[in-house]
Amino acid sequence: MGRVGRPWDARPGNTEIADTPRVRTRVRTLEYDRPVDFQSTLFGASAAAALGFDAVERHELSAGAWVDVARGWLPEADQVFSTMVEEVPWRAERRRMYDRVVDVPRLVYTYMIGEDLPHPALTAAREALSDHYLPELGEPFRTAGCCYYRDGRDSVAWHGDTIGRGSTDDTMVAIVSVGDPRRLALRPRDRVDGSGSLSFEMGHGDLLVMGGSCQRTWEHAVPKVASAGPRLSVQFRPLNVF
Ligand SMILES: O=C(O)CCC(=O)C(=O)O
Ligand SMILES: [Fe+2]
Repeated sequence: MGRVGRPWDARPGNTEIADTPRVRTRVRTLEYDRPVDFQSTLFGASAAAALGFDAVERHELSAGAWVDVARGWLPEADQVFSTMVEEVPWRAERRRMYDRVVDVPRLVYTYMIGEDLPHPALTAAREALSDHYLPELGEPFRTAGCCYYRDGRDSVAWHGDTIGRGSTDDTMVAIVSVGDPRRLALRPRDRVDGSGSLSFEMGHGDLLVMGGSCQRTWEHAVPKVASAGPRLSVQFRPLNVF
């Protein structure tokens, strides 16, 4: 995403993006023409979050994959949402699929190493995640990929974050979510019948960390839904994991 290609958007069978003719975009344009109807009051006050890890629930998946979930984890989630909407240099991208070029159904931007994050709560979140997971991960979280799902038509198709070390090594991708709740769906790669799938609703201020072998043994997606307001996610990743 951002400066790094996200090839699953153009992978055959990714029907998530087959029906997205509604946004006029150019590659790497900053323009998009869908109205944003965010009202912070819609989301209510976030829980008294303090970047703590006492309430984290670990869900062991198969094949050495796991998911940690903490609800209402991010402080100042309302402000993070509005600051990100306004200040992230969002990009609408397009991908080739067969003989067509299609819109990537979300806006994206990746903060690389050395780039300031748009809100101090996100900087604090990255530091808290790096400290907490250091014994297990062995390195800090370095980059911050951002996604903007403008409504229920925006989505991410099934994929693992397997560009770089995620295809060979255990690693972690920590996702913070603000705005309307959306479902993060997960399915094991080794079952062709789709059994074993599960999903977690990611609400305003929630944290979800995919760890262990999750990127190479499982896939994840944010499916389209009939109706949803805007939702933003920040994916913190270590060096050379995309
Ligand atoms: O928005 C999310 O929660 C997931 C995004 C994602 O999987 C990705 O960008 O690789
Ligand atoms: Fe991903």
